[in-house]
Amino acid sequence: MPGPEDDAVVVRGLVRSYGPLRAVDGLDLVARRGEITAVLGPNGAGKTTTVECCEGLRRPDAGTVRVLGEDPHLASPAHRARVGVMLQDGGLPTGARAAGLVQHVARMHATPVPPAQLCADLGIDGFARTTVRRLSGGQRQRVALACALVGRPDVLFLDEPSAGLDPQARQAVWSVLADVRARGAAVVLTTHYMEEAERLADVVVVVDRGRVVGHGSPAELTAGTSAEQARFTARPALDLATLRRALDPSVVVLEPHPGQYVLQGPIGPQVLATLTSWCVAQGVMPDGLTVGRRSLEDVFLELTGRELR
Ligand SMILES: Nc1ncnc2c1ncn2[C@@H]1O[C@H](COP(=O)(O)OP(=O)(O)OP(=O)(O)O)[C@@H](O)[C@H]1O
Repeated sequence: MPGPEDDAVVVRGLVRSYGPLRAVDGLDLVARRGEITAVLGPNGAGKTTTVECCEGLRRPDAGTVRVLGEDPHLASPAHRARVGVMLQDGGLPTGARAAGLVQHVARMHATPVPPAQLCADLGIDGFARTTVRRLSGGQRQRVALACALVGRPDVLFLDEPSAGLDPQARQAVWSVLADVRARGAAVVLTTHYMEEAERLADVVVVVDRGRVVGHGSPAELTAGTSAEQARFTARPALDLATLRRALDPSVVVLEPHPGQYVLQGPIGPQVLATLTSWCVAQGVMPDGLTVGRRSLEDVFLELTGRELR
């Protein structure tokens, strides 16, 4: 069982405003060693501000932040060397060459990961001698990640590490982060990719309007008695009243978007038999019929609402 000694990052009652805007409004978060903690939230929810307070880049207005037991704003250079940071915009010097930059950062640390190994793992070798200003966005992301990782940090903060990466690069990043977790580091990352959180995170923290609105492992967040659902697509505006009458009332039938149908509730073989018989009567094929739990994206939208920000 993890204990308090495993808590690498502890945030309590964090408040941070920009003028009249309370960007972070009483946020609590704990990230443990040997775990990946994913912070999810709509645009402007306060994720970056929270991570920047943890990195010591912003001072909280109220609340406490402890990283490896210290206030990151007052931390010593020795403490800072144990913390890896990857900022959202990379923040890399544009005149440096990709591999040279990773080697340069490595020289600042006592026991770095061999830069050549990191460059191979993250596919930097292909553009090793290109200057940062000539790299694509995804290539810069990988160099920024390598710089954050090369010092073998005990805590790693990554703001949208796989934004803009192609599928191959994303898989490589996930694999490297899984290795970092396996050696016992605490990883805190923000992401808009539900798949990334679902596949990689041990703990998901959903933030909205500067507060935590959901917390747990991906399995915990997507579980629950009403978790099962069947989905399919067919022509819009089918006669759902007859389907509802044929099904047990505990099954809710919805057409959330034209032609997209969802059944929520206890979905067993009998429900599927009733559904497919009804489809025969309607003369439609239930395209893409799937049965399963709610996805993390469903839970995210339930917790944070569907309106655009
Ligand atoms: N330097 C700043 N000055 C003024 N307002 C800011 C500043 N930085 C962030 N904000 C505002 O604070 C709120 C939270 O921003 P933050 O960047 O923390 O959100 P986020 O969850 O990381 O968003 P995104 O997913 O879009 O990156 C937003 O409304 C943003 O406009």
